[in-house]
Amino acid sequence: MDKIEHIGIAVKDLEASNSLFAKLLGVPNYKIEDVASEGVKTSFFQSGPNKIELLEATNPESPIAKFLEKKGEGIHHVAFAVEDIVSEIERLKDEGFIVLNETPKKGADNKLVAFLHPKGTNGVLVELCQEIKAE
Ligand SMILES: CC[C@H](C(=O)O)C(=O)SCCNC(=O)CCNC(=O)[C@H](O)C(C)(C)COP(=O)(O)OP(=O)(O)OC[C@H]1O[C@@H](n2cnc3c(N)ncnc32)[C@H](O)[C@@H]1OP(=O)(O)O
Ligand SMILES: [Co+2]
Repeated sequence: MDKIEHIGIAVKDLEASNSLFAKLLGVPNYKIEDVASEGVKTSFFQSGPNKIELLEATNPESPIAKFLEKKGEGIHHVAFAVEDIVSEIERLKDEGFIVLNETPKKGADNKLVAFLHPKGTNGVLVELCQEIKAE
């Protein structure tokens, strides 16, 4: 795990939260991106070397919709940057972590991603992110 790549925050109203976090961080978001496969609309802010990812549900089955229903708005996941997500998944499986998708999937912000179940990480949903490098 190289560094924290982003903190994911579940929000009800992305537009309202975009202006709130722009005030908080003193910078506007640098992108808004829909990830239909996850049922989310994301908005990214660069904060020094780290990023904040705001997530709004785009359908009721979305993990974000379930999270908001159960826990309300707040920190949803911590994402770590990894060099090689396939070998990192293997390493973490060997260490006994619960990998939710053993095949990396396309995430937002030009990444391949995988998730670890929170019940194996002291209640924190962990995301692994590998930058998709241009050919
Ligand atoms: C990929 C695009 C973007 C990116 O950065 O590139 C994203 O980050 S997308 C983020 C949204 N996608 C995901 O979160 C995918 C991974 N998540 C899942 O597969 C599910 O949300 C899962 C398995 C974590 C929970 O789903 P489940 O259907 O089991 O929901 P429950 O409400 O029944 O939860 C079971 C249990 O887990 C606790 N829980 C759920 N979500 C979280 C969370 N974010 N952080 C901590 N704990 C969580 C929930 O409270 C339940 O615990 P219990 O003690 O049984 O009440
Ligand atoms: Co994320």
